[in-house]
Amino acid sequence: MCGIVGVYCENESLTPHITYYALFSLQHRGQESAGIAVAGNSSITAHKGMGLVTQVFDERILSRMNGKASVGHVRYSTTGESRIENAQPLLVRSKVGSIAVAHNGNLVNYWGLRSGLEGEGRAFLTDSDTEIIAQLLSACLLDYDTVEALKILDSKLLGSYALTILVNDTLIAYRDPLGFRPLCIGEADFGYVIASESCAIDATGARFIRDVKPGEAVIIEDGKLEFVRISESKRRAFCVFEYIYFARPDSIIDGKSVYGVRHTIGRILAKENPVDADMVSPVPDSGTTSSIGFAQESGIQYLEALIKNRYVGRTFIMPEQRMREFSVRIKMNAVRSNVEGKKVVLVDDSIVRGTTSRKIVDMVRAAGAKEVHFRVGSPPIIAPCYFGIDMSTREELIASCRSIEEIRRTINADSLAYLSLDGLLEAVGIDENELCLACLTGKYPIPVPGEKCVR
Ligand SMILES: O=P(O)(O)OC[C@H]1O[C@H](OP(=O)(O)OP(=O)(O)O)[C@H](O)[C@@H]1O
Ligand SMILES: NC(=O)CC[C@H](N)C(=O)O
Ligand SMILES: [Mg+2]
Repeated sequence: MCGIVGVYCENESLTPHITYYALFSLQHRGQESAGIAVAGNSSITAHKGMGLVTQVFDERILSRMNGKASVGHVRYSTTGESRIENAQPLLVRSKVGSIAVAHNGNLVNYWGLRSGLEGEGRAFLTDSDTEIIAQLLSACLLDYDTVEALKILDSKLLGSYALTILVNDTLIAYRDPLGFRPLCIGEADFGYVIASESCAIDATGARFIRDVKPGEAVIIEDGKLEFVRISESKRRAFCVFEYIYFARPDSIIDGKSVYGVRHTIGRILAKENPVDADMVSPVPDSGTTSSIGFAQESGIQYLEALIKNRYVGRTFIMPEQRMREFSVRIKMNAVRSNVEGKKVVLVDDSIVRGTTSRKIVDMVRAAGAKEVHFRVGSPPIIAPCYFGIDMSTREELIASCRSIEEIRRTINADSLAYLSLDGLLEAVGIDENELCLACLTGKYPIPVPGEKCVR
């Protein structure tokens, strides 16, 4: 799950700065690399680096980038290693000029497309699926106009792809026909901001206009904005894990407040799985909103059992298990004075590999809790994701082949309970045919080799 941005700004020296702030507010979507490409008078200038937005950019770098249109990216790798060659935006140059692509999502037909293009004599500089998109688009633009090229591109791609693209100084945004990943647009006196989440639009001072619809493109040329329908699909497949964990709670996605969904999740979780306890504590950060809902519904006192070091980012999206394990320990610490002698309920948004829950239950116990109960704001994650979350094998998922009782023993909790699928659907308030629930059900909205498909 990456964060993508597109900016059109009349004030050329402001463009990279606005892009920077939008990307900064999407840092939770990708921590591995960051990049910005700006379309100047005659060419595209790009700067990319490994690390967080603040580590990759400074005023000196931003002030050297000038132009009215830009795209930006923060990466959480899914296809292709976490290294600088795969950092985005990805640039290609051809007879049509320069193209820069920022992509959130994952192509399931990557290898097929790549070997086809290699057979035609094309060479690749990266092992990222995004380069396929950039190369295919560049080839289509040799023979077709922008809209036709997008239609042809779309017909070749299978998987999830929310995109912001520069074709010379034209800014394009496109959301795949099933709308797996979020994308929205805002307007300001300086121009337009397109971003994965509305929190990035807010951060730039722009006014939210609306979500980009699945199958729809936004094209901004010489300051004129146009919405164009590129493709149609009977169903949608918005990733439910965006509401559960990925998105920021202050974002509004497809008309639903992420905060509201998570708060309701907490309430339903408390109704479905009551527990006799002295306090309810969040597992920070993403468990916070549902734990508030849980505490309100159950009437149990809300008190923090754990404090998060504010300088540590997300552990789940780190590329290596060793880094994740190490980071949980430095990320959280128990508050002995709050938990000593108490029956504690810990509420988290999800258990995926079990890295977090395994460590913190012991942490809270070691700090003197009498009992530690674990409540999870999603059903068990049982199946891999092929659409932009880096959990691609069943072996790494703690719930793929264990019963809830086995997981309880593994994480050493006194009790463990998950939200039901019906409870989740009630909280999200979107018809299940409009969501991708594959990680919870093992049923995929588009064909994936070796997996069950429901359409
Ligand atoms: O079972 P696991 O494999 O540990 O994955 C699930 C955990 O990872 C996420 O937290 P993360 O630290 O990534 O981010 P957060 O600070 O937003 O909660 C999520 O909120 C859970 O706490
Ligand atoms: N998580 C994502 O959206 C990743 C985008 C792309 N597949 C990459 O690996 O760079
Ligand atoms: Mg967490």
